[in-house]
Order: sequence, then structure tokens, then C-alpha cells
Amino acid sequence: MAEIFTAIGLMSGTSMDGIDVAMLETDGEGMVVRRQNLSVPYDPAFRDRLKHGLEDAKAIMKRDERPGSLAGLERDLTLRHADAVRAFLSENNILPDGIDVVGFHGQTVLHRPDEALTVQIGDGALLSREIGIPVVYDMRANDMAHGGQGAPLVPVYHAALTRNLDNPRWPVCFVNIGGISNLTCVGADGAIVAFDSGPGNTLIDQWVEAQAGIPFDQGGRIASEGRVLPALADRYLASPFFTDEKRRSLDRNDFLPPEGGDAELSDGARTLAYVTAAAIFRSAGHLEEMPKTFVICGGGRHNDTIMGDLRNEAERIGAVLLTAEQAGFDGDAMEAEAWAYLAVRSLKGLPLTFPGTTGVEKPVTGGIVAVFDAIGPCSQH
Ligand SMILES: Nc1ncnc2c1ncn2[C@@H]1O[C@H](COP(=O)(O)OP(=O)(O)OP(=O)(O)O)[C@@H](O)[C@H]1O
Ligand SMILES: CC(=O)N[C@H]1[C@@H]2OC[C@@H](O2)[C@@H](O)[C@@H]1O[C@H](C)C(=O)O
Repeated sequence: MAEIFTAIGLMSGTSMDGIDVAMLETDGEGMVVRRQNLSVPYDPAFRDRLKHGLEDAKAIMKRDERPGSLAGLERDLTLRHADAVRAFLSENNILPDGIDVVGFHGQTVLHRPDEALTVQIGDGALLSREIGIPVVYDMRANDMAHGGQGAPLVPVYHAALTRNLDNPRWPVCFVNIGGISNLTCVGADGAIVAFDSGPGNTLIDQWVEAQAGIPFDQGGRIASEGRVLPALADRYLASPFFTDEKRRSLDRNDFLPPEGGDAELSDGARTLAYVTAAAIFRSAGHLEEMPKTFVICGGGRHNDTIMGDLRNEAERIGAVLLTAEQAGFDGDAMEAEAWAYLAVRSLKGLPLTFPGTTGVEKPVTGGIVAVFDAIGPCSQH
């Protein structure tokens, strides 16, 4: 009987909208029992600090450098994660010693896969000391050290979740529409192929923030009032990202939002929603077989305009398209759950990534474990 862990996962993603906390009971393999979760939004001032941090991170040449505001930001980000864990434990009447491990993603401030450089700020040792729970963090680095793209890491968790699906039409494709979108295709034989699929919400968020002073297009309503501008859409969909043979993982800044003069507010939002949906199917075209079932996760599933485009295309190709909830999951907690799952796999020395998920040369584990004051690598291959 494989050892079962109670794990918490912490995700602060590329949208920088807040900290997602989720708890699992899992053996890091096929046994997954999803438990409570919590989202703790960032206040606008801290979100601005994170955005400035991404600017400062452009000066990073080595992964342990913290130029500009990054050292102070990393400490404050870590302390906010500690507060989020304490809030979660208090809300659910759980003591720290009831948790075996915390998987801590931190905040990606830089991602240059072609330079084998990815930086997630977040001080795992500080977090472990603050909450009194062992922490696994920095889980992307070992994949890159072995030739991988360093992302996406959620696919092995998506694959575990397919065991909960009731006789789906295979292949099943989980799609995360976060700031960046990524997909995980799972075959009936359990084979996993995954990669980033293009811009997710990040262009829409930046567009409506710059043009209307709001953080995102609630329900995709602004987009619903506009029309797709073909020339603007092609500016994104013509990117070699979609045609290159090699699948690459993306940095938040690999695609930039339109300038103010490029479109009216609603036409810009509509066009970017169209791009987000079209990018998913263009990238899915690199799969050996087009999925028969799509499970949509991430905040983008709340954008009805994106979802309308996705449903139309799924219907055209004869595929089933479900939200995570329709498939029995929680599309907002998915990534935090994955980091709980990955933390257990890391402790057990199990692979986090595979040639089919990041292009890594062989299945490798990853992560650094911090146990209060002591830190050391989980078994790295
Ligand atoms: N009600 C809503 N209507 C429209 N869009 C929404 C809504 N709620 C969230 N979103 C979108 O989802 C985004 C957050 O999604 P999510 O939390 O999945 O991103 P993330 O995890 O930060 O990104 P990534 O997966 O790239 O790291 C928001 O920035 C917004 O664009
Ligand atoms: C470097 C980095 O943080 N990449 C993120 C980003 O956000 C979505 C997509 O690009 C995904 O590849 C990844 O995060 C998810 C959690 C992952 O690693 O699976």
C-alpha cells in the first residue's frame, strides 16, 4: 500500500491575481482525494509590485540573482503565502502537523527556456519556518537542467485525474486557460503529451486594464460587444510559435497586447478572445490525434466569449467540450492541487516531467525540500 500524504499546494500564476491554496490526500500516483481550497486575492498595490518585479527580473542573468526590488518582493510574497496557509488551516480547523508537505510554486518572474533559465521567486526555507510544515519548492529547475522547457508541470496531475473520468471519449485533453494557456493530452493507454498552447488571458487582461482600467473582462462581456479584427488576430496567430516543429514554453511577455490605436476597446477584447481560443486548437494540431474530449480549466473558462468560440470549434470537429466542473473537478483550484501532488512526487523521488510534457531528455524529478531550517534537494536525477 503506497504511503498517503496530506499535502497543500500553493499557486501564484502568471495572471498575478492572487494565491490559490488547495489540499489533497494523495500517494503522488493514482490515488487523489481532492479536499478544501481557498483563493486569496492580491490587493492592487501588491499586484503592481509584482508587475514591477517582472521588469526588474529582466536584468537577471543567473537564477539566484535578485536585482532591483526582487529581494524584498520575494520576502513579502513568501510571507503572504504563509498568511494564506494560516488562513486556510484556520478556516478548516486543521493544525500544521496535520499537513505532511506544502508544494510552493512561488511567482514566475522570468522564463527563458532557450537559455535554460526560469526564475520563480519564493523563499521555501522562510515559508517552512513560518508555517512549521515541510515545503517543496523550485520544482522547474531540474527539468531545465536536463534539457526540458521547465513547463508545463501540471500534466502528470491531469493524467492522474483522468482516472476519475467515467468512460470518456479518448484522447482527453485538459486545457488550462491561465495567463498563458497550456494543454495536456492523455491517451487511452495513459500516454501524456503536453505543451504551452499560446496566450491565455494575459493579453485580454493587459488590454482592458490599459484601455478601461479594469483587471479583466468579466464574463467576456466587453468582448461580446465587439467584432473580430482579422488583421489584428493574424498578428498573433501568424507567430512561428504555432508552426515551429518544437513546442516551446512561454514567458508572459512573449506575446504583447495591442497598442491603444490598434482597435476600439470591445473589438480588441473580442479579437483577443478569438486569438485565445484559436491558439488552443492550432496548438492541438501538433498532437498525433485531435482530442475527442476537452476539459477546460483556469480562469479563462469564466470568459463566455472564449468559451463560445471553443464550443463552436469543438462542435465543428465533433469533440466534447466540458468545463472542469462539468467533468467533476475544480477549474480554479486545479493548479494549486497539482502543486500539492507534485510536492508528494518530489518527496518520493518520482518524475515530475517527461519527454512528452516538457521535452526533457528523460523522466526527471525536481524540487528542493525545506524542513523548517534545514534545506536540501529532493532526490534529483
Ligand atoms: N469572471 C471572470 N470573467 C472573465 N475572466 C476571468 C474571470 N475570472 C477570472 N478570469 C480570468 O482568469 C485569469 C486568472 O486565471 P488563472 O488564475 O487560471 O491564471 P493563472 O493561474 O494566474 O495563470 P497561469 O496558469 O498562466 O499561471 C484572470 O486574470 C482573468 O483574466
Ligand atoms: C514558467 C511558468 O510559470 N509557466 C506557467 C505559465 O502558466 C501556464 C503555463 O505557462 C504553464 O506552462 C506554467 O504553469 C503551469 C502551472 C504548469 O507548469 O503546468
